[in-house]
Amino acid sequence: MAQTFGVNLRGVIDLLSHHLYSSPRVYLRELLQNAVDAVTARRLADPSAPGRILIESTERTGNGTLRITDTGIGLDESEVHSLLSTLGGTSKRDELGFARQDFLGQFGVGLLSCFLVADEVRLVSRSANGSPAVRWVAHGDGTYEVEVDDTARAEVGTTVELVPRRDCDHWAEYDTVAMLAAEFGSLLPVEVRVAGPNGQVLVTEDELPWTRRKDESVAQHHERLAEYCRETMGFEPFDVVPLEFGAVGLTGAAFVLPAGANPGTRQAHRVYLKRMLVGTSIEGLLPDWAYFVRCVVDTSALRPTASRESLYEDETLLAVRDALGTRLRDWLLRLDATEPERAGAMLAAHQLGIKSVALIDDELLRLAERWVPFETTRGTMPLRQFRRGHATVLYTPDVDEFRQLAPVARAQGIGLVNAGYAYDTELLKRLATLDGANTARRVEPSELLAALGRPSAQVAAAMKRTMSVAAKVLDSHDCEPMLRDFDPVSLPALLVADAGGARRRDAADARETADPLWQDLLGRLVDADSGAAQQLVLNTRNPLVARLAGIDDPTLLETAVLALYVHAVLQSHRPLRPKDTATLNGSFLDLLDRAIGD
Ligand SMILES: Nc1ncnc2c1ncn2[C@@H]1O[C@H](COP(=O)(O)OP(=O)(O)OP(=O)(O)O)[C@@H](O)[C@H]1O
Repeated sequence: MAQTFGVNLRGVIDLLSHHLYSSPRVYLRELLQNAVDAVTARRLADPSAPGRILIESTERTGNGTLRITDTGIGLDESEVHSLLSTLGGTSKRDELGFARQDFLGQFGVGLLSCFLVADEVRLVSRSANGSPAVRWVAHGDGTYEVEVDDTARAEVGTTVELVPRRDCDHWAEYDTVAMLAAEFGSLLPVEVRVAGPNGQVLVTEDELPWTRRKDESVAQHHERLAEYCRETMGFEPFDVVPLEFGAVGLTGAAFVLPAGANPGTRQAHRVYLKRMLVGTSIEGLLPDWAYFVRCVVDTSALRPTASRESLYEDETLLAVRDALGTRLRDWLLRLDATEPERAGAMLAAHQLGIKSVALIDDELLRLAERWVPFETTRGTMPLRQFRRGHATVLYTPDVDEFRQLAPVARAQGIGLVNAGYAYDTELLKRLATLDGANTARRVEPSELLAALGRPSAQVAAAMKRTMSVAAKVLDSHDCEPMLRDFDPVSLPALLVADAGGARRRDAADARETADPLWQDLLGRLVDADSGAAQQLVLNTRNPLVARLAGIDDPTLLETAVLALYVHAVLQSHRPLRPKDTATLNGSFLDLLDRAIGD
């Protein structure tokens, strides 16, 4: 025989309070939602039916209860059983189980949230279908009583009364109730009032705050939106973008953050669904790249999750996200066409997001090229400007490598771009795909070496002994010395490691600590390539290097070469290996010792 599941209400309430809703405060939202839906349902049959909701706090009722009264469709006795007293029972789905568009609710669990703050929930209702009025009293232990009492209520509509739990009195007091009602319900399409010790307050507004008024100019509308942003979102917007997408019944506004937005911060949008607040920190409404934009929107098409505290990730949300992204992109392009200076400032401030989307959007790639500043050997400038002086953009894909090579490149008149930050290299590659392979190319350090002058035969001869000592002491660092004559004069030595060399060095490092099996494998990798992993390029133009030739004391010469080597390692910003640190300590203390003398 088929059996029916029993439901342990206490367990379900526990589940709701600890795992579904983030706070008991949602109880008021659920009550408001039911009242609005009841009014909507009644008006579907009778458009002239009254639409009023009154919330009375404990100060007003005087008997310790919170009361909410609506002029909605009401319930008869059988509906009280099948809808109110059945978990998952709802009148807001169609025969096929789909949520009906007109209503806020859909899951048939919302009323249970009252038990987050109440021990007992009482309801008195008169249905619009002419049935006699009913009373319903439900307890937190899962029991309820129903009684038909035609004298209980004369008007069509429903009154719900909560008897707060002992520790939950404050949830039913005026200050809290008025605050929650305004937060969740200020934009609801039905008049909502809250009654407290000093009379009633209307919490609903006539119009959506972001809708353009008939008598308002575009500029005035923008100023009012900026004012809304200051008050509600708490920042001065760089710009405001009105939003309207009829297809998904969405209206609202996007506010562009001023400079300084952190790409890592979560998106936090203010979202209303059918004019009821879902939340103020809703994520996922915009594409990731638009992290510098905050929105306020009201929509009828998106679906809430069961807690109503976030949006359900479905096809519609994807479409909305796409549409909003396109809107922002078009706004950016228009800003560039009409107010280029402002567009430049905006793109420089939020470059990370723009760069990420420029990788897949050619028009935004052009914007990024024109406005996003890059660090170059000719100063900080957008790529477009740099390209005017350089047919091919030479770049380093690594910030440290740029720092190391830039002074040398600059001195040789070679233009170099630092493409070491997020998306830079991909962006340059994309430019090369669009504008031709010669547009941008990664520069190899060895390439730069080729541009450096060779010392005269005389200087080379004078440095011969120095070079052989250097070759000996640097060998254990997998480094070979080299003489070049280059600017800047102030730079004594440059450490150059090519990609292959760096790989070999890493493998050599790993071999020292690896187990025997790996040691063998890594050894083969290390030996596969000939030559040292790095080169210490000594600058014969530098006076200190020139004086190395005159050092007679062989130990001092060795220490001086090692000191130049670790100095170059430090300059390259490469992490120090244990061997480098030991060399740094040894050479520093030795030189200090000699400097202080006996
Ligand atoms: N004030 C009211 N007036 C008339 N009917 C009501 C009222 N409150 C609740 N109901 C009925 O009780 C049913 C269950 O309400 P409940 O709040 O638990 O779920 P819901 O509103 O249907 O969905 P959700 O869980 O999404 O809120 C509703 O579908 C509605 O038919």
